[in-house]
Amino acid sequence: MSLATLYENDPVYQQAVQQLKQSASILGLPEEIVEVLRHPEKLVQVRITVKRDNGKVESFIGWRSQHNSALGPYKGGIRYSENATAGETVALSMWMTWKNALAGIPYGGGKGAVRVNPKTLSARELEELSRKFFAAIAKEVGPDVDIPAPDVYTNPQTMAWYYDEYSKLVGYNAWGVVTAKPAELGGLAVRLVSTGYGVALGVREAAKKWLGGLEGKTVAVHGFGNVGGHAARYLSQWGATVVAVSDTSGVVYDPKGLKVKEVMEVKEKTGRVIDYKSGDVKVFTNDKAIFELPVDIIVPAAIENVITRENAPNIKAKLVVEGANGPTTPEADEILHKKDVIVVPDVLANAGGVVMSWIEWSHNRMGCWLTDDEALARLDKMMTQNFNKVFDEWEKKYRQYPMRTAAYAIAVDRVVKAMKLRGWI
Ligand SMILES: NC(=O)C1=CN([C@@H]2O[C@H](COP(=O)(O)OP(=O)(O)OC[C@H]3O[C@@H](n4cnc5c(N)ncnc54)[C@H](OP(=O)(O)O)[C@@H]3O)[C@@H](O)[C@H]2O)C=CC1
Ligand SMILES: O=C(O)CCC(=O)C(=O)O
Repeated sequence: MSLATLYENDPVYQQAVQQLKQSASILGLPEEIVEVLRHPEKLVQVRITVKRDNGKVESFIGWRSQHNSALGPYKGGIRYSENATAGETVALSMWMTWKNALAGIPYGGGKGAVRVNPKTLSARELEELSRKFFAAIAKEVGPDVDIPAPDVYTNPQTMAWYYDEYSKLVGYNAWGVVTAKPAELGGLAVRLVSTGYGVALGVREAAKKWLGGLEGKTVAVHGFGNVGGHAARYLSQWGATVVAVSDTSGVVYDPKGLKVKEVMEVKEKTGRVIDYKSGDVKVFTNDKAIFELPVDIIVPAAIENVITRENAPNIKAKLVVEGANGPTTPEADEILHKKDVIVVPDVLANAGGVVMSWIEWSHNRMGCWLTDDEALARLDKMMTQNFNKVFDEWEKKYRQYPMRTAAYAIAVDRVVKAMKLRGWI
């Protein structure tokens, strides 16, 4: 059986390949190069066991996909999700290749996943699962080889377990093997807010260009975790009116604006945004209802494939800024483009996390530190410059296509050039 049968039929993988092929045909990339780029350089599948608190043994499947290393070591998060598949993991690793190339940081693309609903595990079981998964992929990762970080349902505590497990195996403190570690273990505290901060910067820049600024613009945020929560908080601090947020429990919507800090406190306490109560707040139990609300800006910040050909025609927002990876299908991208809805693509908009990871990793290797404010200022500068570079390229050459095409044009070109220089193609 070929390795590719593990991922080729997966819809998220097919979405990533379709995006690659569309850009390749516009860029005139030969078919044989697309054939190389559509596969990961390496895909590892592991099965690990966890002894549950009730004494039973349960096994879990997981993957690390290493898509491309032409520009540097593989880099990208690890997610825990009951819907994780090999195909989704490969797609996410391919998107990391484009994201890192576009951000101009010295990394290739990687991603990992364990198929598990972490909400069903105790803290002890979660620690055992995390340590065993990292031990199982330990030979494939390393500070100069492949550097994981958090993604959906993983966090700095997970990174601390990975870091400790790997350090024990290699016999030294291997700070550079993962990023987004707790500050006490060589992490940068601001990494936690950086993806959301970067997404908010993307919204700020896009609102300047297309909506006459952020002040008073209404925003709906799908997903209220690390990315969505911090993006909503910064946006409301910077003058936007966040009117709706969602999580797996549903949507809370107040046309006059939500008190984002209070929603965060409620979420922290009960785990559900729908427990937030205030004057005119409405609740929808279907989280997808958020996409059809009358708002200026939508920030999808949960999972893939949520803006589709079914709901794209009903979107009323003028701007979609992708906090999540792969939230918009290629068909929806096309529909939104025809409706003049601007979609700021994931590979540009949510790069704040990995850029801060690069700052953390560089610190780990050099033994020097920027302050949190200096690190955020650096991130602001890089994200703003990258936004403007993609915007200029789009305006100059690709305005008849969605903005994603311009981002891919820059990123794919950088990867292909590096592969040529190295003599790979
Ligand atoms: N963390 C990072 O640094 C980066 C993350 N990303 C991407 O951003 C997205 C969100 O990641 P992150 O914020 O870290 O993850 P979190 O686990 O912190 O939060 C995920 C959020 O999405 C909600 N959610 C999960 N599954 C579903 C579903 N099936 N339908 C609707 N909502 C769902 C969760 O709801 P609930 O709270 O109820 O469980 C939660 O609010 C992902 O696409 C990730 O790949 C991109 C760049 C970097
Ligand atoms: O910080 C990182 O290394 C990667 C973050 C990530 O997984 C992503 O950007 O999707």
